Amino acid sequence: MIKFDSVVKKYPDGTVAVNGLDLVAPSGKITVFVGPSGCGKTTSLRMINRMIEPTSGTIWLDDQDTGKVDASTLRRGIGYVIQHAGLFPHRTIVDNIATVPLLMGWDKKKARARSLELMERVGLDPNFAKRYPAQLSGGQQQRVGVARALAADPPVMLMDEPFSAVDPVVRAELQDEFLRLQSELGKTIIFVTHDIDEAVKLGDQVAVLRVGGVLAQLATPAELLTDPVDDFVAGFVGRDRGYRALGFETGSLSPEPEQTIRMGDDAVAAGRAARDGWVLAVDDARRPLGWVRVAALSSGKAVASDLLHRGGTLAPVSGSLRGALDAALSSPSGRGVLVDEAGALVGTVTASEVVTRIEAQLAGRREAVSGG
Ligand SMILES: Nc1ncnc2c1ncn2[C@@H]1O[C@H](COP(=O)(O)OP(=O)(O)OP(=O)(O)O)[C@@H](O)[C@H]1O
Repeated sequence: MIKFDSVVKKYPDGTVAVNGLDLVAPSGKITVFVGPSGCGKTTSLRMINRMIEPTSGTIWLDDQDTGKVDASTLRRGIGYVIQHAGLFPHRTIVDNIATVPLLMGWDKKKARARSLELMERVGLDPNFAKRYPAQLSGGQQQRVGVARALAADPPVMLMDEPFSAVDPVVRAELQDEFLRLQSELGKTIIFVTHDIDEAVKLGDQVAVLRVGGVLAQLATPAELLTDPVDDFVAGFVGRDRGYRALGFETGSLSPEPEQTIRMGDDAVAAGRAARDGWVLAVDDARRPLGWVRVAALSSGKAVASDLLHRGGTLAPVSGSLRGALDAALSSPSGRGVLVDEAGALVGTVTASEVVTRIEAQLAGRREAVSGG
């Protein structure tokens, strides 16, 4: 657990970057600091490992007052990842990752073995081990940055805009990998971003700061989207928040079974399996390939890949209602395709079925609130 207790940071020129911050970041969870430029996110983060000293107040790491621990001892238990990864340009990837273990006196062989293990963990090709940072893409460098921070297996990780310098596709990949890694490692993480979408995707809890370093709201992502505490937070959380909150809403849908066809089937088979003029093609493992419009299949013609409409998104059956609604809205047949964990077809739902489910859940919640 990391606890901020009335923490203030006033820089020598009089700038108050953080003003009376009280906050608890629970162990094993991701706490995201988000807010507009200059609101004190980085200052707050760097006070935890004492790269910046608080002017007043206390930051606790479990039951230790961090102000009373030797700063380098403190930092050894805290991984630190920054934007652009901050790698040493003249050291190979394997040596970059081994930095902290070597500082801690591990022998070279053990430190390198640990580096290679971590490269695999963060999804880096082991062939990169002997390269230098400049020979890697931005996204790959960020993975090295994460691996380096994890090298000594610190219980706490501080991450300052670690994925901001890469394009949106790579960024989404890094976020997904990061969440997968965290589900295995369960570190106590403070993550700084100015991007509210990243905050609600990654955070177990999100702290919204306003300029002047004042905490505006500390909440779960779902609470933040559905119940912003004031106009500043509502504005910062942004538009479409009702819809985005559905990303945290799961609920049991009852998908309709769907008859399917295979590639190479003929127009007669397709016609028999079709509903409302559309039929879903699947592969041998029943993974959806795309929808076929039966009217486009002249008699005697077999189902081939050029006839597949691939626009519809697939939603995991145990996933969010937002995913299911998107699957229905994006499906050329109007029927959203739900799949199991292996990606195999479970059945389909329409948008109105998903909306009915959403309305029932929200009504149930309103009743519980007004009843209690
Ligand atoms: N060394 C310093 N001396 C004086 N003022 C500083 C110093 N470092 C930061 N500040 C000021 O403190 C405030 C908070 O800065 P900080 O870097 O913590 O904000 P931030 O929320 O991380 O911003 P950004 O999202 O732009 O990185 C800003 O007004 C900044 O100008």
